[in-house]
Amino acid sequence: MTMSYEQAVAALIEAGRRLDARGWAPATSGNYSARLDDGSVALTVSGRHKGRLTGDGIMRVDLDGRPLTAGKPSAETDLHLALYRLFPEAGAVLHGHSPQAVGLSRATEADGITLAGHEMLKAYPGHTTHAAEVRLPIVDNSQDMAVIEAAIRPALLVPGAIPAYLIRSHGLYAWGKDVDEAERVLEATEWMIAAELAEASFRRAWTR
Ligand SMILES: CSCCC(=O)C(=O)COP(=O)(O)O
Ligand SMILES: [Zn+2]
Repeated sequence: MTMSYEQAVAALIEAGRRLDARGWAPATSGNYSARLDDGSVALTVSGRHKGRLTGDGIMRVDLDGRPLTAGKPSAETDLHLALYRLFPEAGAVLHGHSPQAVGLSRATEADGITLAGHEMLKAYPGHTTHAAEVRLPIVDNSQDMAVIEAAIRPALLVPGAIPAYLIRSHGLYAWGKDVDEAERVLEATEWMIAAELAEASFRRAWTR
């Protein structure tokens, strides 16, 4: 699904306000993009506070990451573009830095966590039951986006993989056919991470 540049600017600014209000994009963290009708990509400008975006905080790049309008593209542009190349149906990519997602990623050295039995699994496109489990892949952080992209690619191509992954000590990526679906995937994943944390806390308290 694609949209006009004007529609994308409005959608990404509004999503940025909502994600900031949840505490998921503090201190200029996070970056958001949407695929446009002309084949280019609307993308947040690097270094801006993503909860206080205005029109000049969004720019256009081509699918090779070359700027088509003024601004410095996100430091993570290549991670967004890699997802658009891998998934032609992807229309938007949202990246947040929630403390819960980052804390989870630092509490394990595993290459992912299993989310099972949650009714919230039905927020993922194509999922219709709680009686299932999905894998949230976790990849080590790097300042070289090509290293992250190469490391996470195999997990993203597993049949039935959810449209989300976590960068350790960094944050969560989520995507969907449009901004609304990408935000639903990010919100549902963040909610299940918080639910797993709450469950662990209750189990620890009740075993004393
Ligand atoms: C203080 S956040 C460090 C950079 C980052 O991880 C991020 O998500 C925002 O980078 P951008 O270049 O897109 O502003
Ligand atoms: Zn980031």
